[in-house]
Amino acid sequence: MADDQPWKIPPIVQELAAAGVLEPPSRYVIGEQDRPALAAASMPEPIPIVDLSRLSAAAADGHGADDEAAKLLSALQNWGLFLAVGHGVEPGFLAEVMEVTRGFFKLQPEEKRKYSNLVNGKEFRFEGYGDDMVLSEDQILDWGDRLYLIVEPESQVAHGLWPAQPPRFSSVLPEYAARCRGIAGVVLASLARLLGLQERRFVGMMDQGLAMTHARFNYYPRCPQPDRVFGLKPHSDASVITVVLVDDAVGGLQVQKPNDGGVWYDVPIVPNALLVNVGDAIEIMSNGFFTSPVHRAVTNAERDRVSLAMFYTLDPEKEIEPLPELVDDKRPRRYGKTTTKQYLAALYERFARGARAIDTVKISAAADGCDQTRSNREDDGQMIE
Ligand SMILES: O=C(O)CCC(=O)C(=O)O
Ligand SMILES: [Fe+2]
Repeated sequence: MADDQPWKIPPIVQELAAAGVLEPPSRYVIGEQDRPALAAASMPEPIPIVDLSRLSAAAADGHGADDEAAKLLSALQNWGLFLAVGHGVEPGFLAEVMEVTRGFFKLQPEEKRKYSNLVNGKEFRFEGYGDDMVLSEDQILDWGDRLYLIVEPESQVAHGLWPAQPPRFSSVLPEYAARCRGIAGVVLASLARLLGLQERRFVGMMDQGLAMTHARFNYYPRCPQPDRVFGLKPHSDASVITVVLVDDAVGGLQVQKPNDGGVWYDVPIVPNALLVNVGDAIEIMSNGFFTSPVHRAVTNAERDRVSLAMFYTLDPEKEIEPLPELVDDKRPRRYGKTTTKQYLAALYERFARGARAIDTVKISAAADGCDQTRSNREDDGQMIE
């Protein structure tokens, strides 16, 4: 298929950068109005930091409304995300996760291509190494490569796409996923309490059917003109919740505050903290009580950068809709029904053209009560971002 549509096979950005291009090819260059300012706005208040050990201790005591839970609530209402400390993952292990991530992208191009997301060099699949799916010739490409893998459950793991190098990669990743799952569980239990729901309301869903953990290793090479490209286009994550390990030396993640006029703020690097954000599935299920934050990655001329996002999603066929406990006359239903599978199809298509998938399920005042304006595409996609 791609033989007569060569634009579907984008270059590996790391190889472009290594070839020393002086300016990004036109396929990467974004419109003037969307270009990232070289300096992001200064924060109206510091990005919230939440201590998860205090959050779990409060839960164990039955003090759901202690200070830390209040901080979590305000963090999620104001930003949709926070930096987690007291998460129990040892700094040495986080450093090892960073090391295997960098180690993979440092491999020779031929070695990395063994894990390509192009079957026979042309048919795109979600898992593997390469670029995001290219859906049209005029799609603006991101200045970054990624390795995308399903980590849990074991039945869904494509072992052939797991890199053999660095040698510790395939043992570090499942262990890290399990640790992040624990973090997601603590946060989701608190979220449920904050919403007046049973503590296991969300956590229970994460054990049902083919609920999955996906890992996305992002690599953003140096870019000669960082103000003309995105490392990763603005998006919100389709997941229930995402845990991100950001580069410990180079910044680049930026976020918008909900209802703040579209200003971009830099997320600071806090050593050994993990960034936790709610995803679109929580926005829908909470009936808009929590908003999934729009974020993006920008590049830089001096240093390359890595990050590792762990996405937690529900069974692909499970219906996602506002929980009945959170819908009443005062707060009518704000979102239609969808499933992870349907939602992802909408997301890929929208992400490619810089639009948001959440708009496909939002109920406008006029159309109250309607289900999702469905995207007609029914692909069984696996990429979440
Ligand atoms: O690179 C980053 O810091 C963010 C990555 C991200 O948002 C994603 O992979 O969905
Ligand atoms: Fe993201």
